[in-house]
Amino acid sequence: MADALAVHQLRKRYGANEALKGVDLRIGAGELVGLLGPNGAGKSTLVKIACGLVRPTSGTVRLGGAIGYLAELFRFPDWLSADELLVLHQKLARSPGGTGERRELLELVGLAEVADRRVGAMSKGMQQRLGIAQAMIGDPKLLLLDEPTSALDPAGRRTVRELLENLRERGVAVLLNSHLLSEVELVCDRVAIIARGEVVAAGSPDELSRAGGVEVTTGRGVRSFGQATREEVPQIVRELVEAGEDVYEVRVVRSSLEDTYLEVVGGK
Ligand SMILES: Nc1ncnc2c1ncn2[C@@H]1O[C@H](COP(=O)(O)OP(=O)(O)OP(=O)(O)O)[C@@H](O)[C@H]1O
Repeated sequence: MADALAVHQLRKRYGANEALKGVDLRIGAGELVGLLGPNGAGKSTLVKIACGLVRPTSGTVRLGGAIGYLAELFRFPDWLSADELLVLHQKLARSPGGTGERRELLELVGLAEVADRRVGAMSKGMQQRLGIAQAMIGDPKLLLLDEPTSALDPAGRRTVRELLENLRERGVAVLLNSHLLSEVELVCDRVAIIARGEVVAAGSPDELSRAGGVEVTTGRGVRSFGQATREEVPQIVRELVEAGEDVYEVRVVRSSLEDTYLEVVGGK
């Protein structure tokens, strides 16, 4: 299947300020990619170029199909019902989906029961899910989501996380712009960290959070093996047991995505 997004050597110059300095990024069909980076790194510029709102200075962007977008600070008219809001966006997107598309999307985001409730009477979490339904109008192959969970409580975050996983099963790719690293770590297939207009690290959350040794709790306390890897755990445990120690717990320590992030963006 074609990539949902393929960005090649993308550059954007605002006067003397080079916001993007040759960015390469691929998002496969149905892939969930987290875009991380400090304020001013170039994330919004990249997203705006992908949407066609900003023209690149050079480089190419290829899209695998339609894209849907949900801004961080969106505000829907309070007086519209969930269903009416989707009607409005069907018109704006010129989607021929009609009632069937609206029903399916409200079901997808768990709002089918409250299709007639006004936006003003919905919780933030419900509005966020409605926002995702809105972005899904017209059957996009890629969703660009800006901080979709930043205003939500833990339960709301989990619901949106489950929704994103659901989208992956439908083959919809997502580029998730977020500052919540733990969230990105939980849900994303791949992460790209952007700083000063360049991709400074990319890979799966696992690849980006490196091994940080092994800790073993024995009857005599916690023993740290700073350089050890998961593969060495059986040998370590065998040696401790042979030396007469009781082993209660073994923990493979990993540096977090946050550690890697701070290292590559120069925050440490
Ligand atoms: N319209 C513009 N005119 C001039 N400079 C701009 C414009 N838009 C962005 N920039 C500059 O380009 C750089 C990248 O900005 P961008 O908004 O893409 O960063 P960001 O990673 O999205 O930041 P944030 O996390 O704060 O949203 C910044 O130095 C910014 O000042």
